[in-house]
Amino acid sequence: MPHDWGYGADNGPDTWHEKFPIANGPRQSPIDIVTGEARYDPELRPLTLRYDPSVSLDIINNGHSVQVTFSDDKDASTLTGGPITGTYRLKQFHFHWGSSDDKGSEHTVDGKLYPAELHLVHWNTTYPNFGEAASKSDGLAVVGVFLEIGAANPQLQKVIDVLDAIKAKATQTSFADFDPTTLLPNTLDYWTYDGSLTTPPLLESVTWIVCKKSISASPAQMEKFRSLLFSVEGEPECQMVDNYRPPQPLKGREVRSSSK
Ligand SMILES: COc1ccc(C[C@H]2SC(=O)NC2=O)c(OC)c1
Ligand SMILES: [Zn+2]
Repeated sequence: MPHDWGYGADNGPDTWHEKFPIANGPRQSPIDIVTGEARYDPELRPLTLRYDPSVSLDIINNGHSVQVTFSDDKDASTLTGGPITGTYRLKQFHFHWGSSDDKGSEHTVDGKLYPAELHLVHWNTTYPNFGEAASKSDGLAVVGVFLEIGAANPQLQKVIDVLDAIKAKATQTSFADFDPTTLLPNTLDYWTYDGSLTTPPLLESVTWIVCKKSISASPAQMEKFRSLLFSVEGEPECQMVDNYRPPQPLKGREVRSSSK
């Protein structure tokens, strides 16, 4: 069995370049967002996220994160506006989190780490499907939302309530009628920059759209994410925590801001 990538000591982010040399490429993600260096761009449009709950399908523990997948054979759940041109379709959303509340996000803001980060993954419908889009420089757009410790989040609770059913790697359960709009902050000001997938194959095909406002999660809700496992049933249990890649070099890229 090949020595698959992960987040452990011997297969974690510092080893990924061995099988995926693009790990040291010019537009890798995540990054530290230095707010004072982000340029306000008045030409950036507001984000338009139109999600249809009827196309949510299932929720999966894929061994790296917990992921909710959507049927994407129609323009039912789309991202338009913002820094992108055309229409991008929602494929999936997932999370990254820490073993404690002082870390867990992939992007950082002026060096600040958040306890978790939500990623809503969309693909450019100029291309025939997600797989094709993922290899194009303008193929994907990922909306990132930080989670901060605060009041329990009733919308997040709908995801948390099914985690016991997908504790181990390669388990899934149906997850119908979920509206991801309910996981968005109430204002959609954002930073945007050109980047990559944050896991192998680390393809440099992502327009990143990182929301300035966060959503809340309670300490108990964070603990529920930490009850998931990287390991399959029957294997020694390995807690799914710290499934985040640290910030990568900016290499001259510009970060733009949608608001002053
Ligand atoms: C084409 O193959 C892949 C592989 C992995 C991811 C997920 C990565 S990318 C991100 O932002 N966070 C993650 O964990 C992906 O998502 C677009 C696409
Ligand atoms: Zn992600």
